[in-house]
Amino acid sequence: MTEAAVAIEALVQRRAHFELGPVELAIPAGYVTAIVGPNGSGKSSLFRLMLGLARPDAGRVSLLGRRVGDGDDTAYKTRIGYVPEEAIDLEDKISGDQKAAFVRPWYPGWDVNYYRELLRRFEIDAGLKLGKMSKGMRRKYDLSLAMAHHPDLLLLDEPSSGLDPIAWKTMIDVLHRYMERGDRTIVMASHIVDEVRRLADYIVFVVHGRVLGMYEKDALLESWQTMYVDDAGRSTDWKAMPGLRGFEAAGGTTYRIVTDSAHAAERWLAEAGATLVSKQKLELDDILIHLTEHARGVM
Ligand SMILES: Nc1ncnc2c1ncn2[C@@H]1O[C@H](COP(=O)(O)OP(=O)(O)OP(=O)(O)O)[C@@H](O)[C@H]1O
Repeated sequence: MTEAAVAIEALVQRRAHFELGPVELAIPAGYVTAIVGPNGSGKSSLFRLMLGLARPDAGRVSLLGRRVGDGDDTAYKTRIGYVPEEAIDLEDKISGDQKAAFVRPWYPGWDVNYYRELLRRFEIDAGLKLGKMSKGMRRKYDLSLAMAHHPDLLLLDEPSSGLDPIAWKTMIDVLHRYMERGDRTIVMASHIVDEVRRLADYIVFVVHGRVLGMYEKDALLESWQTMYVDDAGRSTDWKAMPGLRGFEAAGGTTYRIVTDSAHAAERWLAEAGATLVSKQKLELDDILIHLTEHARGVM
């Protein structure tokens, strides 16, 4: 894995009814990493801690090689674009263009042509007051603003929340193009499986404030499979099968099995003398449901 765009070490945040961490995470530069997990699992909290918008009780975060909260934040903040989960109400009375004029001096890389191009693609009139924009319009405006200085690192907290299907496709295209250069990084929280499938290279799975794993998406999709197997009544010890995640009788001497280690499972079946009747990859949402249920069971 290449250099970490986001490095998190022993990060802890304690609240009255919720504890995040300890989190250890190295998010690679040059890729899209999706942070997924159930409602209230701590994704937005993690984003706020990453950006120094909330203080941790313990631990450290570094963005683009610079420690967050270490005095001079401008060195990395000018290289970052952030879209928070909720728009900021305090800005409701100013127009999109007024906000752009306000933030523009902070960013040496500000590109007014690209800003206008994004607004045009998203069909946003930035002369409108931010408070008068619909939720989806505001989201598209916020995304355009966050990208207008060509950031090296884009942090997106549920970027497609409120977008209609056409705007959603535009967003996917805009983000794909952003990644084309090869050295940029996106970290995004998302509940939209299709978005994760289309954009993410890595998936970080968060449940109850804990990072339960970081997975390479293609490997994840390759290794989780449903298999129909027939052991011809041999009383096979299925519990010994590598990566067993689900098991049920499927009639006669046939069983339906879910494994998260397909290759090892196939080898094991051959050694056990069982016949692999058919196999099918799981959809990403089914994998995430399995992981969530498993996590709830062990926590
Ligand atoms: N300002 C706050 N003060 C105290 N607790 C908070 C605060 N913000 C969030 N929490 C709590 O922290 C936990 C995690 O919330 P967070 O918003 O990080 O989850 P999330 O994974 O982003 O959820 P969702 O998918 O619903 O957006 C929740 O239990 C929430 O109640």
